[in-house]
Amino acid sequence: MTDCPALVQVFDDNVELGKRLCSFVKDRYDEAVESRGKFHIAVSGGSLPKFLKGLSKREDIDWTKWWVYFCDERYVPNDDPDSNYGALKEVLLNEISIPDPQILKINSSIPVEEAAREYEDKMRELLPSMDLDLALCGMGPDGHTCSLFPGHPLLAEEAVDIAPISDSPKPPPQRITMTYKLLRKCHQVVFVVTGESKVPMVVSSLHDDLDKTTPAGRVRPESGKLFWFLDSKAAAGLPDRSDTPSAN
Ligand SMILES: O=C(O)[C@H](O)[C@@H](O)[C@H](O)[C@H](O)COP(=O)(O)O
Repeated sequence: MTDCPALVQVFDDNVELGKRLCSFVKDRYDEAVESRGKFHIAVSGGSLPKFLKGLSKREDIDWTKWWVYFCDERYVPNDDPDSNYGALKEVLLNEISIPDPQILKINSSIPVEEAAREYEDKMRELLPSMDLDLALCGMGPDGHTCSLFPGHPLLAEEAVDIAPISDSPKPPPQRITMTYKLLRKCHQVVFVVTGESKVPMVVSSLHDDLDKTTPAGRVRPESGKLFWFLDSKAAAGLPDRSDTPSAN
């Protein structure tokens, strides 16, 4: 057993977690703007977008410096109720003023394989080094993250940064996803994981060796930092982590 080199933060409830996540994102934005004048962030679907709602109230953010991508996206039109873009739009994007061309959406009018290739090409135009300042990931109760599912051949995908998937066990089956190749290049990755259904996979992700751990546990930025933000329910299987360094 090896410990995953992650900084783990445990919060009493989702409200506290959301507040801390929003100020964490703001700090990463400040750092990115100071070093390269822009902030490139990727966001997941599922329960994650709602934790970002608090950002809409901040008056100290210049939204024109934001570029937004999706860690994975369902292969559906952007106005479909299943769209991860749609979920983020509802809680955050509708309230703020990021220029639309700086939000990279999937093109679901072409076959999913082409949509993945087009997404990667467009992302490379916007961010040639493909090194995101921050990726916000979730984890399913089976340990998947993005659309990287346990036992799926995409776990070994090293040729592309964005891949198509047509047999996702979580509906809808067709999606595009960031691969480990891209996730490794991120400057910072934060997992946001809540609820008791995640306990066994949280333990495995943070403690099992790379060959035994979950798809989420295999996300290890090469020269960046890795954080896990948990609520107390998801963290219930972890040993006392009172010595855990804080996520600054
Ligand atoms: O499009 C998706 O379905 C997601 O991006 C997916 O990878 C999600 O992050 C996890 O399934 C966790 O979802 P929850 O946070 O809702 O458990």
